[in-house]
Parts: sequence; structure tokens; C-alpha cells
Amino acid sequence: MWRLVTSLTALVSSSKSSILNQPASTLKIWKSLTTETPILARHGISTHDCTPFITFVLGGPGSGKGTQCAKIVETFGFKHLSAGDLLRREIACNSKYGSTILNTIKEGRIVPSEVTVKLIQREMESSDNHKFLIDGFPRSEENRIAFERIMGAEPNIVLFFDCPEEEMVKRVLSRNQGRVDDNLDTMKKRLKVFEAWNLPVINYYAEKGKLHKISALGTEDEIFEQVRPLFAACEQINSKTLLFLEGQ
Ligand SMILES: Nc1ncnc2c1ncn2[C@@H]1O[C@H](COP(=O)(O)OP(=O)(O)OP(=O)(O)O)[C@@H](O)[C@H]1O
Ligand SMILES: O=c1ccn([C@@H]2O[C@H](COP(=O)(O)O)[C@@H](O)[C@H]2O)c(=O)[nH]1
Ligand SMILES: [Mg+2]
Repeated sequence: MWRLVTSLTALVSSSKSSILNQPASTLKIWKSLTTETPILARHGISTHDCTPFITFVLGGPGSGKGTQCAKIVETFGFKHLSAGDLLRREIACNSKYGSTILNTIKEGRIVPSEVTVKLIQREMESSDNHKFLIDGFPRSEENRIAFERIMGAEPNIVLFFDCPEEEMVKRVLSRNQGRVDDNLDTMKKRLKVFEAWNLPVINYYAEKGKLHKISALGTEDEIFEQVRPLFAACEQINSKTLLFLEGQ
């Protein structure tokens, strides 16, 4: 379990372009209620503190975000938080926002930031994991800014699954999972919303040097071979940081 407590100064220097140097500096310390981190403790950080590693997973509807997240979880042990799944869970359990969320999803529009960020926050803070894949969020600049304000954190990396529209339409219409938004009418609206609201977020992270654009065409395994090196590099820098600290 994690609880946000305070800011952390950089453990490693940061560079805009390299995934290996993403910002410990912009993240907050999360107080772990369960895990011991003795190396950090020797460096003046409480034995139960650690920083979360946050990945935003973006891409149009049906681009394969959820499919690739499952592979990342399996290979690298991340906690997968699909914003859409969290919202659908609210509908299923008849929460006070349930009917509003249902109508919003049917229309392919974006649920108010406060609702979505609170759901993500609850999941992150109650997780034993500290590596998060946040799938399908932020959907707009307003979402992004609300996340930064409420969580006091930024993503370490952002994945963008780039997929042609006709392929996304084909995949969504043959998904067959009983989703209320998997129909041509809603799909057309979702594509418009994606272009108008989600692309600016993608451009924002591209300008910040955090975006990793991945071609979403090909087999699931071929696409994962583009994803794998990104996380393998992160694991490498993590173990190097720990070795460096151990040597101090
Ligand atoms: N590389 C691929 N080639 C063909 N079909 C794929 C590929 N990746 C995923 N699919 C299929 O396409 C459909 C959409 O995939 P997925 O649910 O992962 O997309 P998504 O980006 O999470 O969509 P949404 O934004 O609507 O949640 C699923 O039926 C999935 O099995
Ligand atoms: O941050 C979010 C995520 C999702 N929504 C709404 O849910 C549907 C489905 O989302 P998927 O990621 O495709 O599962 C989406 O079209 C939005 O209506 C949202 O509002 N905010
Ligand atoms: Mg999905």
C-alpha cells in the first residue's frame, strides 16, 4: 500500500530525450506501508519510502492498449489500471456516478477529470505495486492537469500506440466483449474525441521528450517487441541506481 507524502530530489540526473533518465525529480515520495527499502534508508529516505514508476498508455480506441498492457504486466510485473475499466466498474456497481458515466461512454465523451482521477488515485494508493500502467488516461489536457494537481506526479514515460483509423474501426467492431461503445455510431464519435482532445496530450508529451510512439500494426507479438526494450531499459537503470547507492 502506498501513500503520497513528500517530494524527492533527483536520484539520477535527468535528460529530456532519454528514457533512462526520467524524472525521479518530478515525482513524489510514496510512503510504503508494507515494503522495506533498506538501501534508500541508508541515504536518509525512510525505510518505507519509494517512488512510483508511472507509465501512461495512450492511443486511439481499439489501437491495442489493453492487449499490450497485459503483456507488459506479464513480463515486467506492472499494475495495470485501465481508466475505462475503472469507469465501467462504477457502472456495474451502481455507484452514484454510474448512470452519468454510462451515458458519457455511450456518447464517446470524456468523464469529468475529478471522477476519473479519484478512481485512479484510490487504486494506486491501495496497491502493493509501485509500477503502474495507466491505460487510456489522460484523455485531454484537462485530465492531464487534474492528474498532476491531485496526484502531484507526472508519468515517467508515455506510450502511444499509433494505429490507422480503419484498423481501429475493424478491431473495435469485431471485439465482441459486449461493450456499449463498440458500435459504429459511438466509434465515429470516439475517433473525433480522440483527435480533438487526446492528440494534444500526445503532442505535449512528445515535446517533453517522454513520448514513445509505437506502430500498432502487426501481430500482438510483433508490437510487443517494440515495447519490450523500453521497459528493459528502465529495469536496467533501476538496478544501476541501486548498485550506485549500495556503493555509497
Ligand atoms: N495487433 C493486433 N492485431 C489484431 N487485433 C488486435 C491486435 N491487438 C489487439 N487486437 C484486438 O483488437 C481489439 C482491441 O484491442 P484492445 O482492447 O487491446 O484495444 P484498446 O486500445 O484497449 O481499445 P479501447 O480504447 O477501446 O479500450 C481486441 O479485440 C484485441 O484482441
Ligand atoms: O480517462 C478516461 C477513460 C475512459 N473514458 C470513457 O470510457 C470510454 C472507454 O474507455 P477505454 O479506454 O476505451 O476503455 C471512453 O470512450 C470514454 O467515454 C473517460 O471518459 N475517461
Ligand atoms: Mg482498452
